[in-house]
Amino acid sequence: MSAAEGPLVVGVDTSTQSTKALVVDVATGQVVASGQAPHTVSSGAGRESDPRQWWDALCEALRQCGSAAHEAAAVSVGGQQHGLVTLDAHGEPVRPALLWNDVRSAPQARRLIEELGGPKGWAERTGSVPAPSFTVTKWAWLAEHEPEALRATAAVRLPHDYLTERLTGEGTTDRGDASGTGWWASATEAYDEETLAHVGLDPALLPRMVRPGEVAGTVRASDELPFSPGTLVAAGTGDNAAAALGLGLLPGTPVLSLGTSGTVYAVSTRRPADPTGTVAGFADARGDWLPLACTLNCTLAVDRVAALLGVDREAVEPGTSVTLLPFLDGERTPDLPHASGVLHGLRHDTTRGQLLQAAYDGAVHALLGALDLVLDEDADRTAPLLLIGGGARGTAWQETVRRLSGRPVQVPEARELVALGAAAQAAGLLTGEDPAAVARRWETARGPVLDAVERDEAALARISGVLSDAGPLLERGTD
Ligand SMILES: Nc1ncnc2c1ncn2[C@@H]1O[C@H](COP(=O)(O)OP(=O)(O)O)[C@@H](O)[C@H]1O
Ligand SMILES: O=C(CO)[C@@H](O)[C@H](O)COP(=O)(O)O
Repeated sequence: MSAAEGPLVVGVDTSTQSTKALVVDVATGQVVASGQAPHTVSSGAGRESDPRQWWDALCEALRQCGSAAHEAAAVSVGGQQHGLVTLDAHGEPVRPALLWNDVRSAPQARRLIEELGGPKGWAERTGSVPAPSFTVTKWAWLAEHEPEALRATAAVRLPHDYLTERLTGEGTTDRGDASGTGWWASATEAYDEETLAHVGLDPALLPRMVRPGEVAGTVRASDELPFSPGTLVAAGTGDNAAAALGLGLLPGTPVLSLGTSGTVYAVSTRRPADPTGTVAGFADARGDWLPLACTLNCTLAVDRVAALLGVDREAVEPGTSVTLLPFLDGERTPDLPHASGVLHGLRHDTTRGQLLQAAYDGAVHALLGALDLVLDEDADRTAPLLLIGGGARGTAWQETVRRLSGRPVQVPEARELVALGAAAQAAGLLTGEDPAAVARRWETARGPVLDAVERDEAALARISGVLSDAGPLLERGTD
């Protein structure tokens, strides 16, 4: 037996690059065991992963947790948002999942916006103007490019739905993740039948919606899993909504997450509807809202620049006059799905460290540009930015965010906030508590606050200038 005080729960984060599992003591929030296993994502034109890999990674991560996982009384899964998982009549993937950062559905996104009410109509109905990340655009892409895959599809799931269903045997989802599909109406909190009919998706293929605080099911018997049959399974949610739970976020506190995606968000009690499309009007996992902006190029893009330069990711040097727009994967914020990276201002005396700093600056500039837009009028605009995700561990990321935001930055000591949020959701099932209150009781946001420094207005203006001058270059692809 573990030395835990309370019952144990398992929280899972199945994000783009890996699946992580934490075994957490409900009484104290102590992480008593953890595991992690990687996924592969296709390169080239699209971004795809085999969902069966996520399951194998989950089983491996749980194995690494050892005996503690056997004692868990409840489990919950937080997962990368938007991915289109198509299953056949036997529950097997028809094809690899199309991921959130696959921009091939940009033409379908544009068409759907025009055909179904324009940006304002979409924002009012669903809370968001669908970017190519949104599941509905991927379904439309599949209909056009692989109609045979569509015909073979008997169930449509999001990544967290897929794993939850493999745990329970039942197709379920939640409002947080459903709000990133484009076929969930935030105005009515129900599947949007007009959109579904328009894209030829039978609502019977979609999972049942589990309400906040409800049980999704119980773990079915499986030799692969450490859980006892009957272990409770919570609704789960998208990874950003899970991290909001994991931080015990109160309305108005801004979060900057630096992972494969960069995201900036806050919880709000008001339903967002931004017709410019910069802010996605997601639901959170509790009953509030999660206005959020997302970039496609964050830690991987900066790490790629460091690798090209042959330097460590921390080897930045100040004084750069170079501008690097690190749009290696196309971009979502700003909405430039066909863009590639752009470098401007190179001189004989530019150093590798300055070039690397320019990549950090470009990535952070894109995120901070959306910060004011995700905050509603009640937000405290001087409160520290909570910095999370793998990149938050890096000094160069921390310093770049401080310099370009001019705000204090708080770096929680807890590392896996998505998995902790899922654990808090599972704990809430057992204790009847609000999961965000569970996380606050666990003090998951505790960590050093780095003081504000003067905002580097010159760098922000230089990057904005290059972004605007490079307009036509960024609109077109590299072919
Ligand atoms: N010490 C560190 N300093 C800077 N970046 C880091 C550090 N450790 C991990 N990372 C970055 O974190 C990223 C993974 O972050 P994570 O939030 O786990 O990703 P995801 O949830 O998208 O799978 C990697 O791409 C890596 O660049
Ligand atoms: O598309 C979004 C949010 O809208 C991304 O934030 C994905 O949810 C992937 O997250 P990570 O794997 O980068 O955590």
